[in-house]
Amino acid sequence: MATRFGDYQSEIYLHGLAGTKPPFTTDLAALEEEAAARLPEDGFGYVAGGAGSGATMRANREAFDRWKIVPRMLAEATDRDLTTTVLGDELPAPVLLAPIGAQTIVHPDGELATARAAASLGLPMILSTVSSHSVEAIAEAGGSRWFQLYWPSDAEVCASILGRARNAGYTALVVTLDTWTMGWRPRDLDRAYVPFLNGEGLAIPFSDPVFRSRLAKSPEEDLPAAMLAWMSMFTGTDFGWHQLSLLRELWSGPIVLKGVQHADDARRAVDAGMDGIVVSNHGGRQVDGALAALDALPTIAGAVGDRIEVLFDSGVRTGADVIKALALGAKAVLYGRPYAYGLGLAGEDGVRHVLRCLLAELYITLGLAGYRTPSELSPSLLRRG
Ligand SMILES: Cc1cc2nc3c(=O)[nH]c(=O)nc-3n(C[C@H](O)[C@H](O)[C@H](O)COP(=O)(O)O)c2cc1C
Ligand SMILES: CCCCC(=O)C(=O)O
Repeated sequence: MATRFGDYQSEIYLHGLAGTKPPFTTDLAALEEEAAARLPEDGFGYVAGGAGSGATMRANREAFDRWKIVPRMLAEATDRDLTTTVLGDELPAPVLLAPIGAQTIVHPDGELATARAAASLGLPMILSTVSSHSVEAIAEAGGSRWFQLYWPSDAEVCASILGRARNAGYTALVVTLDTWTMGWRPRDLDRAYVPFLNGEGLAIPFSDPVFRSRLAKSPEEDLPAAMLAWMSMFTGTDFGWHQLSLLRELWSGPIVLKGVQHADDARRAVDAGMDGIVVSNHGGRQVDGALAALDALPTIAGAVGDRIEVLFDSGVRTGADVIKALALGAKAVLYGRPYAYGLGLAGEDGVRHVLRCLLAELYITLGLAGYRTPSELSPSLLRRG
């Protein structure tokens, strides 16, 4: 059923009459500044950081800014319907929560708070393999859940983790291809900080019986040894396209490849029988100097959009950004850093506020641009400028 997400606007104004303000800014493009001022440096720095000089992270935003929406008038767009179906999941809007690892670094409730906020709005959450809570604990929040895989070299550990995710009701599998090893990230290197060095984000392997069977001592007894075992199993891996069939044997639901940036790789995903791709450069955290994800999108959508579900992330901040990504060929977007800032600023309520701002801005901007549904969006409503 269609939801009038724009109601958040009137709700905020009405609360204003009663003397209550929103928990923090409604300007999603300015959220990072507020988070920078109020969150602890380590957690904020890890979320905000990018690879190398930050060129790709900046390019992601510049690409959005180069496209302009050309609004149409008297378009009878009062009643909007943002609902869309992605891989069998009926979404109230074309938005999913991108997998973000180790969320307790910004708030002690971490992914539990995020899962509750997402469930309260009916948006699917994609749970990261490097989560601070187990797949089973997150499942208790309810709502639609997908699972993101960092593909471990140990096949039995992989089978165990995927089996747990499936049993806990995760429907689609998102396999991240672009982070088989961590990019060069000066912001973290300068502080010699990554969450995993403190054991943060390792709840899934640490609670996994098969992973634990690989250790001489449990993570509770010898944390550094368990972290080293995780690192050697989950990073620096060496998989090729032909091995995707292994995952197909382990996962009966839809499989989506995340981190596709070249049309030939998108075609290979189709040839490998995958159900979807996420056009993404991991928010500019992996290959510094890589092209903006939005600039990769039209070519890829043109090459495979009729054969595979094309999703998008990297740089989406506002409702207008969602419209641009959809117009350029995405079926839905993954929303990333902004909700992590919301989590850090105000826990579950903070995530909900950020998501409601995005959905309201999308709903309002779509109507003001003269459109009623995501399916009406096409490149013709944009100009380069
Ligand atoms: C702090 C942080 C942690 C992330 N962890 C993961 C992860 O565990 N798995 C994954 O596939 N992507 C991960 N990503 C990438 C996001 O899923 C997404 O691709 C990226 O945030 C998009 O860029 P944007 O947030 O600038 O829009 C992470 C991103 C950030 C900022
Ligand atoms: C091995 C990296 C896991 C987290 C991640 O994807 C990120 O920080 O971007």
